[in-house]
Amino acid sequence: MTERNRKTNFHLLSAVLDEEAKVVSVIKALAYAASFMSFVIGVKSWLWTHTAHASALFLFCALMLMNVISYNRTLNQQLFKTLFLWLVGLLFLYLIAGGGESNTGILWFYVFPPFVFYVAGLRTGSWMLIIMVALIAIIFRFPELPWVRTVYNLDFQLRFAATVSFVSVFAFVMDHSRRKARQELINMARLYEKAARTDELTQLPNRRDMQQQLEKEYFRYKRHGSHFSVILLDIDHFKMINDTYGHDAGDFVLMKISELLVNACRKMDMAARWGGEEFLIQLPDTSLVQALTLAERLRKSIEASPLQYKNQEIRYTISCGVCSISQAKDLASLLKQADVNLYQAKIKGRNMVIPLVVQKASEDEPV
Ligand SMILES: Nc1nc2c(ncn2[C@@H]2O[C@H](COP(=O)(O)OP(=O)(O)OP(=O)(O)O)[C@@H](O)[C@H]2O)c(=O)[nH]1
Repeated sequence: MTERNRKTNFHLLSAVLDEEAKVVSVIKALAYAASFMSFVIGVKSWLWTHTAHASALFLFCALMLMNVISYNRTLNQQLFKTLFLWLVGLLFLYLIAGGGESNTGILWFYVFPPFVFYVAGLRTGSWMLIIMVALIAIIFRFPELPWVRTVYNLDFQLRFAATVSFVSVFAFVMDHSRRKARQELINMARLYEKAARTDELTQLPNRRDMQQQLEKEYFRYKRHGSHFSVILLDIDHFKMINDTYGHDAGDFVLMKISELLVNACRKMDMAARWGGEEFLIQLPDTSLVQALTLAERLRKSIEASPLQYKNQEIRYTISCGVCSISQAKDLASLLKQADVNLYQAKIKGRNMVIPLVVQKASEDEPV
């Protein structure tokens, strides 16, 4: 994944994380509710001298609360969800095998299918459901097992199997649609977000995106003192290119120069379309001299490489205004100074980089 994509996906990622946090909050609320209910029913059973049943409910209540406490400490969402589901599954199996209050314990199992898909996802949820159904089938089939204390007649077993199958399929389809709709929403948001940050013609980041990136870089500079520089670059006499070769040729030049800028920059740099025929390059961890070296290299390379467009040769040049954050008091004055330098380059005859480098830095110097 490129630096650029990482930036674009940042907001979406946080949206997905928000959704995950919501699931965890729901599970937490359910864990508290289940603990409370099992505790209350446990107390009732205890008073009715059903001590074994009461102990099982108290144990479930304690394990549920321990899982929440452990999550609050470790913040391990996956472990929290998995343990929660298996605890709930074990409670249901216990209720089915023991019968629960007036043999109604089995009714709680209808909660399991929608819940397991919501929490664990469709694939893991399906596997957990299959395992649970297999264990219930064992309870139905072997009532003589030591921990099974309820016998369900065949008629009930068949009706239970049919209704649970129906609920499971329905829950699967519902959750599948929910997840699909959410994914489509994320894809759409990704598209819109990309469009809002990208220049349509050149596919470079647009001014808005660059502005945000500059603010981040400035924040980094303020916090860690990591210097950065910018190159404000403008195509000379671009109006003349449009007028001479046509607007499409002008667009072609803009696209080609964008490619050139992307190729000339390091991964950590960012070139954006700043305005019509103006581009801004942000160079993190780069001194003024290093930025001037790159600008000069770009200027020479463009001057020496005319473009071929529909059998016509288009020669063009650029002017650059360069500035480093160490020469400015803040971000606004950095951009202002780059603009002033670009203006100087224009009035001094174009096809040049300002500030002028008296003693040229080596072409091979890394930027
Ligand atoms: N083809 C094309 N032209 C554009 C686009 N955006 C802006 N322009 C043209 O760019 C030209 C800019 O002209 P000016 O601002 O006079 O600048 P210039 O001709 O480059 O002159 P200097 O900057 O002073 O060297 C205008 O004619 C705009 O119409 C675009 O997306 N495509």
